[in-house]
Amino acid sequence: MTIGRSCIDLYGEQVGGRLEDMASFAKYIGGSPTNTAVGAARLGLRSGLLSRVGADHFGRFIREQLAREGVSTAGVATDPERLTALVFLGIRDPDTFPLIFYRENCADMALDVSDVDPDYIRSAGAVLINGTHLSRPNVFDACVHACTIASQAGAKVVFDIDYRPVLWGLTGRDMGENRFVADDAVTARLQQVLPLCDLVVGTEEEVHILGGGTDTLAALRAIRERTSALLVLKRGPHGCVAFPDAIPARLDDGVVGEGLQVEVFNVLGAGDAFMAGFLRGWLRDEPLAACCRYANACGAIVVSRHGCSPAMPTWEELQVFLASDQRPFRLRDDVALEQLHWATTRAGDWDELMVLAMDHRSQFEALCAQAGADPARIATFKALALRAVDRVARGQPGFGLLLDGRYGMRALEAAADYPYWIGRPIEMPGSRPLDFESSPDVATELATWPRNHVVKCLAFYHPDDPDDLRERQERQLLRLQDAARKTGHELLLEIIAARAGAVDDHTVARAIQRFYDLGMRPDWWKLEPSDSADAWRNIERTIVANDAHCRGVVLLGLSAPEEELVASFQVAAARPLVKGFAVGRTIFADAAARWFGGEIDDEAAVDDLAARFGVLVEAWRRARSANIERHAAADCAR
Ligand SMILES: Nc1ncnc2c1ncn2[C@@H]1O[C@H](COP(=O)(O)OP(=O)(O)OP(=O)(O)O)[C@@H](O)[C@H]1O
Ligand SMILES: O=C(O)C[C@@H](O)[C@H](O)C(=O)CO
Repeated sequence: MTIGRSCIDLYGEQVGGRLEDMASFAKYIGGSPTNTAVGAARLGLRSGLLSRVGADHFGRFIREQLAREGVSTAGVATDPERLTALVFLGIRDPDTFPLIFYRENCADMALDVSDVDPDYIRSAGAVLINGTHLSRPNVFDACVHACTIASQAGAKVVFDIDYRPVLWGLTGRDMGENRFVADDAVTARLQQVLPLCDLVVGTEEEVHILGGGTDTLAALRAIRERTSALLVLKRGPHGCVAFPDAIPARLDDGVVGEGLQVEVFNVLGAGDAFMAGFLRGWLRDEPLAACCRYANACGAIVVSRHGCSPAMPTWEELQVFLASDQRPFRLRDDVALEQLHWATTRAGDWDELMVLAMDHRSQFEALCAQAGADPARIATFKALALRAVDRVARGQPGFGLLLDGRYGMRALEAAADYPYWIGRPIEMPGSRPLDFESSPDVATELATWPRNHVVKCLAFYHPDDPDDLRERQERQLLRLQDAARKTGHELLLEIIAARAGAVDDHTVARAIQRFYDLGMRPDWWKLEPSDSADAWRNIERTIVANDAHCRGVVLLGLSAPEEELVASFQVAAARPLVKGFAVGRTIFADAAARWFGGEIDDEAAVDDLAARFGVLVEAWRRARSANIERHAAADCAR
């Protein structure tokens, strides 16, 4: 359980300039204990945060994000009187990281003993406190109270010295990045917690403030006089050294954890990652050398990425990183590691996904023209789709909508308040070669999309297309994937091969393999229904062999009659990787024609859409459970 700061990090997206010249800021959850709680959860520890957030949008964002990361929020109180704290951070050069704290009367700095629930504290195997937060008497008291309870209950007490002089009022407010100002009062305050500690971690400067002098060995000895805790000294690129017992004559006589050679991009958050990595080993009683190894690797990974909490590695990622002996100095260039990071930190898992596809544009224009209706009505009809999905889904996960920004914007906006999966098309309808709607610079376009919008791209693509056409489409898709990753959006790639040539049991699998060979890793595939079990087996095999983390496949409908779709579900549901469907015209064509023609009103249209969507939902679920039963029976028979 980590205790203390929880804020919003607003990270300059432009790198290599002054904060004055930065123009846009990425929003992440931050604050050293918050970052460590996220890092620990990603490494497989059960973690929780004790803090306060404001009753505002950012407070809610912190809660949501912690929940997504698997960090318990049972100890996160909402303070109705104060706002969530903000921190602006920038990357200027490898030695300069400007930082401004907006922490006046903010929620987390108001933490006090009333927030410390003894039972909750006793539920933890370890508590972590941070030095910076001890600058406020109320927080100091809360931390000491929590540590005392934890210690009496037999839990470990961990102290990250984490010194930010600006939050002790020792530097100008524009000097948030300053890491050291000697001050006897700070030293005295920090030393008070030492008798409670089992583990103390700090950089050389942090050891200097805690020990009360700038000779590192002397400072360590001063600390050792006050605690028998394990002491760990972080040494930036040189790794770390741990002192379980008496402080030796030379730093290198401690348990040395070698640093890793990586390009420094951003040191902010490295210490928090280091702590998470160290705890992953230490709390599971691993040898000190292993704890240091995990810690240095986590620190090095974060040093090479943008952001603090989002940069924290997962356990799977850390293991791959440690096992590899060939990594680029510029770690962000390690494509496989970046992919693993992306795939293992995406929010949520999807056992099933049933989507009402309403992102058609040309088809709605045609429907409107046929009925002589005003095209402005398309937006109204699309908004009905959200009501229909909600009627079937009733707030349950596993449902979604595909909606376009051209006519579906009102529905997209409204969908933000529901828990459903949202996909949004980027392709120019009907284009082959593939073209993008809106800006030709697809990254600029995606930068304006909310993060939870999954980018859907339909490509009319056949692996045997003429080379120039095929390559042109592939280049577009590679650009799209790059843009989606850089803007933090998931990508759903829809392949329709049947319109472009003959299709056999290998065609779609060959197309998918080609995309993997090119380096594409779409989060989702949307594929044509097929009644061939072999075709599905080939598809699944190809995906699993190339991207074990792919979220899955959804079936598209292509205006097929309902019975045909239901029959195709039976075959596809045998493959676990197929998660459901994204079907449009089969569901909406009839209702839309009658609604645009003035034959039915909104209510009747919602009834019809919901009924048809419901039929497919039931059919999919039936097909899926029949398959599960069949497999279970086969297992029993074996
Ligand atoms: N240049 C680097 N190369 C490799 N590893 C590094 C580098 N800098 C930091 N690390 C790793 O990260 C750990 C923590 O870094 P650092 O000493 O900068 O912590 P910190 O000042 O507490 O960080 P923070 O900015 O989060 O407060 C180091 O002990 C090391 O393991
Ligand atoms: O710890 C802080 O308050 C600053 C953070 O917001 C930021 O996440 C960071 O620099 C972590 O070390």
